[in-house]
Amino acid sequence: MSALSSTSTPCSQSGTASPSISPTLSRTSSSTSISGSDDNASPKISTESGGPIRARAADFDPVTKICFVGAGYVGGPTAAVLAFSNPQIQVTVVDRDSSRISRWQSKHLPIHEPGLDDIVRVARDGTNATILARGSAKESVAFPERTPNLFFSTDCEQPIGEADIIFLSVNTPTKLVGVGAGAATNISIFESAMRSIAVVAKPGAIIVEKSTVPCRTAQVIRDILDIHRPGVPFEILSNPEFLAEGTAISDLLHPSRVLIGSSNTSSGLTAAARLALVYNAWVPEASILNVHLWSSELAKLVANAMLAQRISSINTVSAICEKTGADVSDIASAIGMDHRIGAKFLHAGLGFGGSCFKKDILSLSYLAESLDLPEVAAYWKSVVDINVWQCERLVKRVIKSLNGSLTGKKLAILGYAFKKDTSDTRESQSISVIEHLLRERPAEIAIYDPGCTPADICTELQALFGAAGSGIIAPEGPINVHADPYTACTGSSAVLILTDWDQFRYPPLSQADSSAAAVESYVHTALARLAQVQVLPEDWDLNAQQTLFRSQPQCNIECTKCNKAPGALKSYPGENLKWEEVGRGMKMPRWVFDARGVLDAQGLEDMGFRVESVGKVGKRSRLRGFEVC
Ligand SMILES: NC(=O)c1ccc[n+]([C@@H]2O[C@H](COP(=O)([O-])OP(=O)(O)OC[C@H]3O[C@@H](n4cnc5c(N)ncnc54)[C@H](O)[C@@H]3O)[C@@H](O)[C@H]2O)c1
Ligand SMILES: O=c1ccn([C@@H]2O[C@H](COP(=O)(O)OP(=O)(O)O[C@H]3O[C@H](CO)[C@@H](O)[C@H](O)[C@H]3O)[C@@H](O)[C@H]2O)c(=O)[nH]1
Repeated sequence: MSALSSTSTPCSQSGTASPSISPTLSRTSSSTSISGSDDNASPKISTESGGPIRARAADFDPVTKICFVGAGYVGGPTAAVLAFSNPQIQVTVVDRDSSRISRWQSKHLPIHEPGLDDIVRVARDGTNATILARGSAKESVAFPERTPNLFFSTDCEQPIGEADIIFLSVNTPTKLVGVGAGAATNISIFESAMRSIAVVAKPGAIIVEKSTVPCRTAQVIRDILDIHRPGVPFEILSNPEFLAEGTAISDLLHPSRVLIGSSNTSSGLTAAARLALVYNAWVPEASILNVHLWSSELAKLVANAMLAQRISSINTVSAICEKTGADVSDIASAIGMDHRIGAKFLHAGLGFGGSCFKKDILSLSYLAESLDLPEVAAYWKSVVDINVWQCERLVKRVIKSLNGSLTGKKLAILGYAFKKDTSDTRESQSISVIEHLLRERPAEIAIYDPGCTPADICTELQALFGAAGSGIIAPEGPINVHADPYTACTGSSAVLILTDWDQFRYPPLSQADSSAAAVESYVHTALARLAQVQVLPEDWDLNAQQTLFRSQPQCNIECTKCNKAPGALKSYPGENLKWEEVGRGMKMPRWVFDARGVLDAQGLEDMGFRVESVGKVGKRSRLRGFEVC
């Protein structure tokens, strides 16, 4: 189904007004068409228009069981944090992918996310009653025993059938064929999951859109429920997720906001308040925002579009900088200090990758087109076009610098994941760069990423670019994936930094400034809450963790992390790259292309490299006339 075929009414023209919720809920608007429940209930909840929800647990039936459908990058970590923070709620995550579920049940989780292991271990395996001494003060901190309340299963029926709240967290990719191909959201996976839910969900269950969906998808859910369970009361909420990969756990533990979209009927508001109470176990109520369903669905797309728009905007400026001698980092600092603009999401580079930005902007653009707003559609589409152009610009710069040809040359690529601190490679800009480079027929493209296993990278690239019967992976083809950065760079004419891993930085970040340290401190605070203290004991370390944590289940499927043979990474996260050592192995004139702004170019040039960075002119260009004096 196309994104809008069943949702063709413009959001702005919806029959339901914006949710100007009265504090006393005296208005139970009958105009909200998608409500399926009795609106005569008198929920004792207090809300403000478009504002935070204030609810008291005693006013509602307790939520005892929650089910997440979809154990991916969103479903898994979100369920884990929710279970961690609500030990009284049984949380089950179901997925039809049995290997993914097996990995969630094992010690090697299917996704790499800093801090995730600790949160999962506590909720999934439970903890031992433990007393730890606190520093030199001889105070002790007591952790009570905790029983498991997070479960993973391929049996979808029972957990869905018993749940008070069901989160739909399945994938919603871009449509590849038919009407809207390449732009509209393909909600068929979502629809199919919803049909399974409709058949078995218990009356009164709350169904929550966690996936990112087109505006008015809640109406699709209502239609499915009406077909499969006519007359049975269900409430539908929108609760989009704003976590970013690599920082998912800190984003979930300390969200900027939790958005809950509901009908403005009393049953809709009651459902919103029940969900708010689940979040309120760890999120302050002032950060939980209630809006109308359509606003919530649309706000998610707009949030991503606005963030991506900033990246494309600064990337257009980077091109101007490269031609004028201005420095894009200076521009970002100068404009970012204006509080109206803000400093975040102004890092010029290779452009945005990942499974969300492109998909969601295209979905927004398609929505505008469907609503006969071609100018709006073109505006948002241009954000994606600039992103493609930015990647091509980098490749052209590499080829030009290497005298117009890559034939016979080895290029080393540092970074394959779409951003640091994740093993996710979906829509990674590195893949686009590799595709362009392959056309130039270099002797070798050597790849290293600290978070992705060589085996996984090889499998993906062979599937993407290998023709049937001919390998593109060495020894048959030019691609060679390494588990060690130095062997990847040895003999190369150019090193391209395509992912912003801290490991590649020069000068290196201090341990305290690393992103891993920030996530660790959030997780420590969360673990401290288990013992109802503000901070963990000073000497909290692995030994202490071993007494608290229970042993983890072994991997019962083939696991590249257990198998340290070829295909496994040498070390993770790995120590900082020694650039002198990289330089010793490279061919003159030792080109380095910094596409993620992680290097002090001057420092590397002093070591004998030739550095080209996005949004800056290299030393050679500076000598050719960019310097005024
Ligand atoms: N990845 C992110 O950082 C992120 C952040 C915010 C929002 N989102 C949105 O969240 C949604 C999920 O994204 P993701 O990255 O977690 O996707 P994912 O592909 O990692 O996970 C989706 C999971 O759903 C499972 N699934 C599909 N149909 C199913 C069914 N009928 N029954 C049971 N399981 C089923 C799949 O097997 C898969 O494991 C998308 O809409 C995405 O746009 C993603
Ligand atoms: O200033 C910046 C910031 C990011 N990026 C790139 O943008 C991409 C996306 O980064 P980020 O937004 O940090 O990661 P995602 O996991 O894609 O998270 C985005 O997409 C999610 C899925 O919808 C949302 O939930 C998050 O709020 C939103 O930040 C990556 O390739 C980054 O390298 C830049 O080039 N410059």
